[in-house]
Amino acid sequence: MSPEVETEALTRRGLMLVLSSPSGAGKTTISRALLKEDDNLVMSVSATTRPRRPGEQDGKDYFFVEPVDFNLMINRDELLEHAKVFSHYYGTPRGPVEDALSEGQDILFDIDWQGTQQLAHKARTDLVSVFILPPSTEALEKRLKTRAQDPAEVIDQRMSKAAEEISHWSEYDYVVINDDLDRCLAEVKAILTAERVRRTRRTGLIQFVSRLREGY
Ligand SMILES: Nc1nc2c(ncn2[C@@H]2O[C@H](COP(=O)(O)OP(=O)(O)O)[C@@H](O)[C@H]2O)c(=O)[nH]1
Ligand SMILES: Nc1ncnc2c1ncn2[C@@H]1O[C@H](COP(=O)(O)OP(=O)(O)O)[C@@H](O)[C@H]1O
Repeated sequence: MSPEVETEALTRRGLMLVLSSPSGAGKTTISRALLKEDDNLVMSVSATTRPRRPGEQDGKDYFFVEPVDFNLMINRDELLEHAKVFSHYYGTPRGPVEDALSEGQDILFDIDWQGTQQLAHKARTDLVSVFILPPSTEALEKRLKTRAQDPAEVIDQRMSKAAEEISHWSEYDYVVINDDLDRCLAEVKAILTAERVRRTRRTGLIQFVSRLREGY
């Protein structure tokens, strides 16, 4: 950073970057790559009642909870949004999101269309939503099978739900096709870069510009 740019000019409110897609289109892969390369981005870790997959860590991939505890979280208003997906419950803990946004940190969500609608309702100006499409139905099925983390009947259930999830594509701010992973990642990074300099998020600009103008 140039020493001449006052840090005040750079202060801004964080944004909520939402990735949605049919299961298997690549949200987790894209999220992991983004988080690895970007120090100002943190993941929103959801609570879920679905069973843990091999390799998943409690508190890192999800907070795996019993249905009774999930209900308690709802009743205590601890979830910013929640939804039933594939017969399990999923929800976003409120505290970490509110802290991140007020600290100017961006937060990444891997949530479905129902959750995205709820966030749009509650905090439209903080939200940047991206829908990820697979290049084809065959590619989607192949990816779900090669991921090899769900039993065959669960894969069938996810494929049969794909059309329903895809039907919400036009509710999103951006749509990216995950054919070539590097190109797809570059597009998501470009969205994030542009959204970070959106005028309405840049809380430090008013004072910065008025000081600039005093100098003329
Ligand atoms: N509304 C909502 N959806 C979620 C949340 N966490 C995960 N999901 C969605 O639930 C669906 C199933 O997620 P998951 O069981 O991890 O399966 P995967 O997408 O196939 O890896 C996906 O569409 C996720 O985006 C959440 O906190 N809220
Ligand atoms: N562009 C891509 N080309 C080929 N395989 C991909 C691509 N993106 C993701 N995959 C693979 O597809 C599978 C599903 O991806 P994942 O990120 O788990 O999807 P989601 O989180 O949307 O369910 C994984 O095995 C992943 O490695």
